[in-house]
Amino acid sequence: AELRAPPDKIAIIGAGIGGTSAAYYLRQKFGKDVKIDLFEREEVGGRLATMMVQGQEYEAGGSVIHPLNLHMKRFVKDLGLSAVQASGGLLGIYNGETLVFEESNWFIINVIKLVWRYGFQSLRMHMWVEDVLDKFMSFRYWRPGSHHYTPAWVTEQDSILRGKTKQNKTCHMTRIYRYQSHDYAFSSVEKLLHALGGDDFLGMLNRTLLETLQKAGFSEKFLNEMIAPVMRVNYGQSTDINAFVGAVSLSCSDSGLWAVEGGNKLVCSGLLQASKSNLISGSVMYIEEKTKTKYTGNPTKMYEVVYQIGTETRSDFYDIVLVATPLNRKMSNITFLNFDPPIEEFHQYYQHIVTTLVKGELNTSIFSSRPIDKFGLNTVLTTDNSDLFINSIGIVPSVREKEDPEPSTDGTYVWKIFSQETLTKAQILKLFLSYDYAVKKPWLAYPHYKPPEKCPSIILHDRLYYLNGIECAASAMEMSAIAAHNAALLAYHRWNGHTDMIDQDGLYEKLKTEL
Ligand SMILES: Cc1cc2nc3c(=O)[nH]c(=O)nc-3n(C[C@H](O)[C@H](O)[C@H](O)COP(=O)(O)OP(=O)(O)OC[C@H]3O[C@@H](n4cnc5c(N)ncnc54)[C@H](O)[C@@H]3O)c2cc1C
Ligand SMILES: CC(C)=CCC/C(C)=C/CC/C(C)=C/CSC[C@H](N)C(=O)O
Repeated sequence: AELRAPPDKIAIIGAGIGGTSAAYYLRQKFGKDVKIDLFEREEVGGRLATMMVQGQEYEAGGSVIHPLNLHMKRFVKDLGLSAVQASGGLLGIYNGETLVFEESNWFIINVIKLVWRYGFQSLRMHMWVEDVLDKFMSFRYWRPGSHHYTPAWVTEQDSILRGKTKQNKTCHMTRIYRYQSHDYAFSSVEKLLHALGGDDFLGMLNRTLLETLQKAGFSEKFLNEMIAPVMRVNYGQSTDINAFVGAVSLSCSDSGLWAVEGGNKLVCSGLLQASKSNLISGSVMYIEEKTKTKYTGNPTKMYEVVYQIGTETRSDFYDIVLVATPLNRKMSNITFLNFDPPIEEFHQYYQHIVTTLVKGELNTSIFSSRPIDKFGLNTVLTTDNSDLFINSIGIVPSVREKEDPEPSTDGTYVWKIFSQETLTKAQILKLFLSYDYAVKKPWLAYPHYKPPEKCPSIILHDRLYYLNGIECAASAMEMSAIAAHNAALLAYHRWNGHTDMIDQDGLYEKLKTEL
């Protein structure tokens, strides 16, 4: 198809993983001559950030990446960064009185403990998550060259029996990535999800995880003791979240989670540099559509982006604008002038979560009557009714450590605590026998999930795109990267009038025969 001359200037608002990966993909699509300005009012990285504890950096926001998150994997490779293992250590679940589950070092003991307490529900839960992830991120069970499908339970049993993780399977052909690598774009989050998983996926946005798993026959005990604590640590809510984000959250219990050596935010600064974008350290206040006469002499509709650097107000004109930050008053406070973007809810409520890092000796007697040297757990999750003031507590390695932290000689470790509210000194003193240092960071972390979810539009206006609507399905680094790639493709196709590359039906079948 014939291409129109590329745009002169593109603005991206927000230099988190969404904005910086959008810059990277826009550069790939529109070429080297387009000027890309990236506005950031705080730090490059956004919700990927570190905190210092006694000279070492620790992840304070987005910390773990799933092995099937291929955009993140690709960025790390292209930018010459390294991955480190992110999961490890033994997990316990505390219900306010006792540890209802304690992981053991022995795989077989864990299987016996789980089967004893919950029957085969844990295995069935893994299968359910795998099914969702396979639809989302892979061409399910299809082995190249064989035209042969393997049912989920076979591969699952197979990997359990052989001690393999599912990413060792031979049959992964990526699905969302395949659509995107063939340049297909979607004009709404719903259409994107529908293309991946049909009506099932859309249904998952409208039902709670609780309803979904109850219907699938999971017991109250399993939901309260195993599922709710995972939702609390990951999304600061319980099983009342939508079933899609529930599945994403449960995928954190897969093996092979990883992080970027030196800090996940290095991906953002790397993408910013690789995309040769211009960082403007300012806060965007208004976006207004105006008609401007370009150097060609033609009157052209453009967006004027008005921003503030310190006390100074400046502005510039752009052909295309991408908004890569949640649009609400507390998080971005951007006003649109001369047009009404189709977003009903500008006050979408984001969950308040506090990350606290404490270097100290845990008061293990809160959780267990065992002697302190026999405690052995690295992470404790809590149930909804635990009445404890924390969602979770766990030992964390610094961003430079390649393995789990070495056993400490003095009993002190760096612990990461997630809580709904800022911890008081008295609460920290209850959790720790003694501590050397504590540092905290409050977040508006991710949407407060309340199905049925209606995702905000991606197209806010003619050439104005919004990335963070995808968070209503699930908030994660990879979700922002997927939204960024999609928005870059959408902007490119709409600029060039390639309507056949947008919202195509039947891509699964079409691309299957194209291999
Ligand atoms: C505590 C916590 C733990 C998490 N853990 C994980 C995890 O383990 N794994 C995972 O995958 N995800 C995790 N997440 C979610 C993940 O971090 C986010 O989904 C992701 O980082 C969002 O990236 P983003 O670029 O879309 O938004 P953001 O990172 O929020 O970026 C938006 C940027 O826009 C800037 N901005 C806002 N308004 C303006 C304005 N008016 N002008 C200029 N700049 C503006 C902001 O300063 C910000 O830097 C976690 C999040 C939190 C908070
Ligand atoms: C997008 C898909 C399919 C998978 C991503 C799975 C993933 C890594 C989700 C992360 C969810 C999240 C918001 C976790 C927050 S807490 C993470 C961790 N437990 C910590 O201690 O920081």
